[in-house]
Amino acid sequence: MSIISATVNAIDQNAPITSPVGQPKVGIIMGSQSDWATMSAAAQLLADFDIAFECEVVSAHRTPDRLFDYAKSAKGNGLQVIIAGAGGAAHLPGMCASQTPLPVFGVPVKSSMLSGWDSLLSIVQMPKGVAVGTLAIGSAGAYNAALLAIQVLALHDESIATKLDNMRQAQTDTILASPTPGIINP
Ligand SMILES: Nc1c(C(=O)O)ncn1[C@@H]1O[C@H](COP(=O)(O)O)[C@@H](O)[C@H]1O
Repeated sequence: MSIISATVNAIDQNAPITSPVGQPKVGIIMGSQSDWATMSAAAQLLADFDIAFECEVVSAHRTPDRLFDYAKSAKGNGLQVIIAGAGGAAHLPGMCASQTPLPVFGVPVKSSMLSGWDSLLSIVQMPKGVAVGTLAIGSAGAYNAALLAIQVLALHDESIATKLDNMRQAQTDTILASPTPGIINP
């Protein structure tokens, strides 16, 4: 399949990640350009799975109208899952979830002052009735958010399901083939 530069609007243009051509299925939003170093892990995994995605900088605090427009139109625009990353007072995932029926996975970006605890706690503790699936702090969380998005899409797409099975099997095989650290086998 041919690939194009990802629709990475106003993010670090020096580190573009390619997205497959086609209707974006996953929307990656983040509170600031500074979050790209973390959120690029999600974009890269989706690209590796040949799943079209889009990226935008959207902030509940700094660009509230853009957030509302984005979240309200996301489903109609063909997105199936939203991944939202933010740091500090990370209200973005929750506010996004309040404006869309799509599943929203929140990624706490590691903050400089509180190491991401603030991000984590402000994403995870949603009031009953509006759900955000909260991931781990940092790049591993962004990667796993994309993995969850892929698992959602795989429910209705056999080719994605097969790639997911293969990826997990390869992961397992790699671990099983690795020597146990600290033990010298006779
Ligand atoms: N938490 C939020 C929101 C929001 O939740 O709407 N908007 C920006 N931010 C966060 O502010 C941090 C610092 O941003 P800057 O680096 O631009 O100062 C970023 O991690 C961003 O996600």
